[in-house]
Amino acid sequence: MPPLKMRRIDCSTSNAVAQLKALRDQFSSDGDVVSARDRKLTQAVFGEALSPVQSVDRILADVRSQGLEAVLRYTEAFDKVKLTAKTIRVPASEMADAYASAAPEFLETIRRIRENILAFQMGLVHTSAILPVTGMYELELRYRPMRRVGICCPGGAAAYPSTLLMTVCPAIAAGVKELVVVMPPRDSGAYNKDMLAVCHMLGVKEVYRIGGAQAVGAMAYGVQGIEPVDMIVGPGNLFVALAKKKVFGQVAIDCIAGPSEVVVLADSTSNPAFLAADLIAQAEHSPGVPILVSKHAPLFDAVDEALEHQLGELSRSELTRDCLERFGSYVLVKDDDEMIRITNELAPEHLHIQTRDPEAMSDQIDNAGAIFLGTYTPVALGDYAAGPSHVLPTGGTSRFTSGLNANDFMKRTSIISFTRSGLREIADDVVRIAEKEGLTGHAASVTIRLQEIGAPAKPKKPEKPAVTPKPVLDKVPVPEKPSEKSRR
Ligand SMILES: NC(=O)c1ccc[n+]([C@@H]2O[C@H](COP(=O)([O-])OP(=O)(O)OC[C@H]3O[C@@H](n4cnc5c(N)ncnc54)[C@H](O)[C@@H]3O)[C@@H](O)[C@H]2O)c1
Ligand SMILES: N[C@H](CO)Cc1c[nH]c[nH+]1
Ligand SMILES: [Zn+2]
Repeated sequence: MPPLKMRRIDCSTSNAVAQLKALRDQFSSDGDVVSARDRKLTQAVFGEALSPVQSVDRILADVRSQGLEAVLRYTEAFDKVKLTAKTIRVPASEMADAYASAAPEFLETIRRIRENILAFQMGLVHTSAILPVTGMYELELRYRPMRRVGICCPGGAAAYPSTLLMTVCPAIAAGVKELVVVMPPRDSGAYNKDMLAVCHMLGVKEVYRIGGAQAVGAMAYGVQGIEPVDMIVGPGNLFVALAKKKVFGQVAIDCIAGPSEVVVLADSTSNPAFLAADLIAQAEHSPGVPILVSKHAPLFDAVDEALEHQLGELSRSELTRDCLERFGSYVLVKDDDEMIRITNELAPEHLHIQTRDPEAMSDQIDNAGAIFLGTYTPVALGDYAAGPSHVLPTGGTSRFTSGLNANDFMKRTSIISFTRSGLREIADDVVRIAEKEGLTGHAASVTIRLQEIGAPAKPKKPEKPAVTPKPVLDKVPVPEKPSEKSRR
């Protein structure tokens, strides 16, 4: 095998961002590009060559109109597993058994990580904001969690207990009561004992052995035996991502979390062996987009050498090499400003800054799902244990969206409450603007009350308000544990 040489892009001679985006967009959720395997599968299932968007539209329409029958049919077609209304749900006893037989040290690790994630996520949960104006009115912005949330956990290519932690814990921190997990019926999904043990530990009661667009449809529309959810979150392949996009509106969704991406920023002070390890770590998800940006050209040869050396020792060596060769790039920039511009334009899922002064550079980054600072913060710490969710926006969507967190599971309601004197104070303005809009019914709903309380229909504004409104922002105290949260 010839030694690995990752693609080199020189910003002074080419449009680096356009090239990098073209590489990344090969597996974007627009779904135009599809693998030979998927093309064959789609042809076999539908009897015609459908694009991923068309396949997902067809699957969702069938699930909506035919319910469970369509879910079972597509599960058999795509996952080659014949399930029934009885076997689609993982029994509680199977999860309890998986937990009982799991390695104690694995459970200990999961428990410790769960605490890290819960501590971070509970610390950031929004609390209600109250603006009382004494004797006049009270305004409140109240947060409540979604009641029922569906979580997609991938299981096609690998088993991800960490993804269960990174989706379920933020939902628990927000106070979500009903959690539904779907995983493909594979050894790396809903038949994986470690995954079931983690579900049991996290208190997830509803786990279904389904994946892909049919699982998203089942949770969005509801089918026999599966009640519809209010929100669907979690990562997945192209078919999961497209289905989530399509059911948005019927339910809420989180970000589109597709194949992994990392941009590493480095300079002459960076350690080539560490850089190679960081590129490999995300490339082994394969497919993925590993990119190294530097103004120090000699680094690229050194990293190529380190990649070759390290690849030999990996369990997924071939897949990882393939990913580095097909989608990986070194980008040569002229200075720090160019490095920052390129990063902001790419808006990567993960950004790892390993330059001399990572904090200063980080301040200038506006678009990234998660930023890892310095030599001793490999992305794997965030992937597994630090606390923020590893479900992060991919495909450049960190320009406008963010990684999953507890607040995504909360919705806001504004609460407005006026006293008589408050009504009297604001009435004039409301009546005037209502009349301007020609909505005299709106105006009358105010003046009718003024008549009842004996005030003039259009009171003259006092020169000074009787009470000077003094906004005071009261915070509801942060609850200590999610279970103790009082949700009125
Ligand atoms: N960003 C994140 O937080 C994060 C975390 C973990 C994984 N990931 C990524 O999520 C992805 C998970 O992919 P996966 O392979 O495990 O798949 P998956 O588990 O998301 O989906 C598998 C399902 O897709 C359906 N499917 C497969 N081929 C199909 C076809 N041709 N037509 C219609 N449906 C089809 C099948 O029903 C199958 O059960 C990977 O790219 C991984 O890198 C991202
Ligand atoms: N890097 C992935 C998100 O892009 C998350 C993950 C799961 N397991 C390991 N890593
Ligand atoms: Zn990862």
